[in-house]
Amino acid sequence: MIKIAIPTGRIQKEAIEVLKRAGIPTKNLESASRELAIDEENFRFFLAKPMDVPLYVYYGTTDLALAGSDVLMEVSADLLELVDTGLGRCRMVVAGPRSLKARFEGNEKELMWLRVATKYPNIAERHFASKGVQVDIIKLHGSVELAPQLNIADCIVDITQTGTTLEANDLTILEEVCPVSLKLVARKHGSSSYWRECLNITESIKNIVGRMKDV
Ligand SMILES: Nc1ncnc2c1ncn2[C@@H]1O[C@H](COP(=O)(O)OP(=O)(O)OP(=O)(O)O)[C@@H](O)[C@H]1O
Ligand SMILES: O=P(O)(O)OC[C@H]1O[C@H](OP(=O)(O)OP(=O)(O)O)[C@H](O)[C@@H]1O
Repeated sequence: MIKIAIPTGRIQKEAIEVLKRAGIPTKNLESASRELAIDEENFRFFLAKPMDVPLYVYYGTTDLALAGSDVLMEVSADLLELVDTGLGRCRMVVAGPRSLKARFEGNEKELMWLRVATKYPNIAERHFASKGVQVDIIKLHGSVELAPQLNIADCIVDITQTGTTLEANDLTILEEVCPVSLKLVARKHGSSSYWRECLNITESIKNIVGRMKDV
């Protein structure tokens, strides 16, 4: 039996669609209401919080998973990235009020010390450390765009896709951190039959991802 973890939330539908188009049976998964472990043929699917998905794979509870690259970077789990589906595409950015723009565009050392609100403390820490900017990280669980308005942070590190949330909260992009997309990952150790199954699934997904822009 192959076990696959799928993130809940906004990326869940696309993740299930990838599996379906790759020929993996997803009928039970699609009709599930509150079940979190779902069996179909020789597959067992787990629906998990996006940030927890890599851990299930790392600890060997699941063989494969679809996970956002934001989450993979944040938890730094030691996993194999098999396919970049190119779906769930968005960007990790530093954003803040327009008044900060000039300081970001000028000499970064001038920034010296920033309060940064984010759901991604590790990504934020690494990003600013690589630039030699000192930061205090304020870990939030969502609605991160509120933090500068409430003056608990100078700027944020968060995902943006359409830019609507930033604009609605009077924030602008100050710096790009990295692109984000949905990836197929596997744990590093397994039997040869495990690898055969993983490779079959990897090939099937690779074959369909280029044609999935219409999901
Ligand atoms: N605006 C966005 N556009 C595209 N993809 C996004 C966007 N926001 C998040 N994602 C992707 O979807 C994944 C899940 O996002 P979501 O916001 O549902 O997670 P979450 O807030 O941790 O979940 P929950 O809302 O269940 O607490 C993210 O890890 C990211 O890869
Ligand atoms: O650029 P946009 O298309 O507006 O998308 C960006 C928003 O989407 C995500 O939030 P989500 O809706 O997942 O809520 P959250 O703030 O609770 O994480 C992200 O954290 C941004 O807030």
